[in-house]
Amino acid sequence: MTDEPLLKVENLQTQFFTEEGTVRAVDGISFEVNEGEIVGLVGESGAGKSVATSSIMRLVETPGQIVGGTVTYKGTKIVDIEEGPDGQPRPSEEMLTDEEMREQIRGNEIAIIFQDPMEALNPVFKVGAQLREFIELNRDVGSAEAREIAVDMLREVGIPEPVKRYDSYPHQFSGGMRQRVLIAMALACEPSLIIADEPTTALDVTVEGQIIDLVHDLEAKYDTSFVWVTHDLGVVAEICDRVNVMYLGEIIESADVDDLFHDTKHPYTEALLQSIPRPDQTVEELEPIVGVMPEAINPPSGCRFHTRCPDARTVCREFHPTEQDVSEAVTATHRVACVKYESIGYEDARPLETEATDDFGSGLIDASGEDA
Ligand SMILES: Nc1ncnc2c1ncn2[C@@H]1O[C@H](COP(=O)(O)OP(=O)(O)OP(=O)(O)O)[C@@H](O)[C@H]1O
Ligand code: NI
Repeated sequence: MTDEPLLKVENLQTQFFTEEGTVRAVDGISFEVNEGEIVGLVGESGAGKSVATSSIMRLVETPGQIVGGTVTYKGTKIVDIEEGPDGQPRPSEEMLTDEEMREQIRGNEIAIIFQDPMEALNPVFKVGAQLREFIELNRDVGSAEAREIAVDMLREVGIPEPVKRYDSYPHQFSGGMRQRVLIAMALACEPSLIIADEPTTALDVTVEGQIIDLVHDLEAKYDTSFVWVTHDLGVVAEICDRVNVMYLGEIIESADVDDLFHDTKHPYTEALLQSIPRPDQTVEELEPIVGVMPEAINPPSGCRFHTRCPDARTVCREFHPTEQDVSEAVTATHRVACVKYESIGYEDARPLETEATDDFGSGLIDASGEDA
């Protein structure tokens, strides 16, 4: 083991070239996953979470394209985009080919679990047979042994009577059970990293809790690392070691889970926290986050959150903040991209009227413009 992270994402950029224009879905994100860690990727719908995970897996489809950045997994460059002589992005010589990605990485090194198990499970084949075939394809074992492993995996993820359930069809399983099957499939090749894209979002709270417990047990047993995608900070609190908060294609705050909750720096993270139930809050104190996230096709100038930020000042409309390390402890990093933490005159700037201040901000109208 080295002290290099298992997965290192640096300045990853993915865009969709549509008729309406270029969608900057992932716009220069960086984060790391260490061995045995569960790292969260949170943000509202459209923040770029799924595009980020499919970029890491190299599963972006046209009109989408990874246009910049590097993803290093166990020292290997699974994504490495450089600028070609024509100024266009192109894969570097070091980047794995599609075939290498398929044969060496996807499934057996990094597995992905999607929100909807029906997308990954074929409804016309029995669950056990699908699992067995997947194991046969990805591990060097014969059919009989693959069957045994499949039954073991079903038992491992808490499917009751796995020998009997082996012959069930996907529709004969509940949503939670199907999600367990997907976890079994992800684990079947003993990957070092599992990327889970909102795997519990469609489940009710009790089942979600059971799946989270299961993931905790499996993480401890197999020492598997996870990237856990969710819009739910409650789930993050339950499961993650570190968290990256995304807004409009960017990571705006990243910290250890305790620091994110108890030493929140970014107004967007704060707003997300206000919108979820917490034990120290009454229901009346809950505030849904104001406004909707703007389109990634034409993100707001300056800080992308300024149109909804209750703390926005004039300078936030002009200055695009980059991630600053604001951690006080030497052991942990806490990074935040907010104008408040840059020395460019936030203190002296005038407040901006935003969606978040509309109701009570009449005294704070910014005289220099109305298009905020
Ligand atoms: N095939 C596509 N063509 C054009 N734009 C796309 C495509 N796929 C995604 N996008 C855009 O990329 C941005 C990020 O989408 P993404 O699916 O990553 O969001 P998300 O954070 O995963 O949201 P959710 O929580 O709803 O899953 C959005 O603006 C979306 O409209
Ligand atoms: Ni998504």
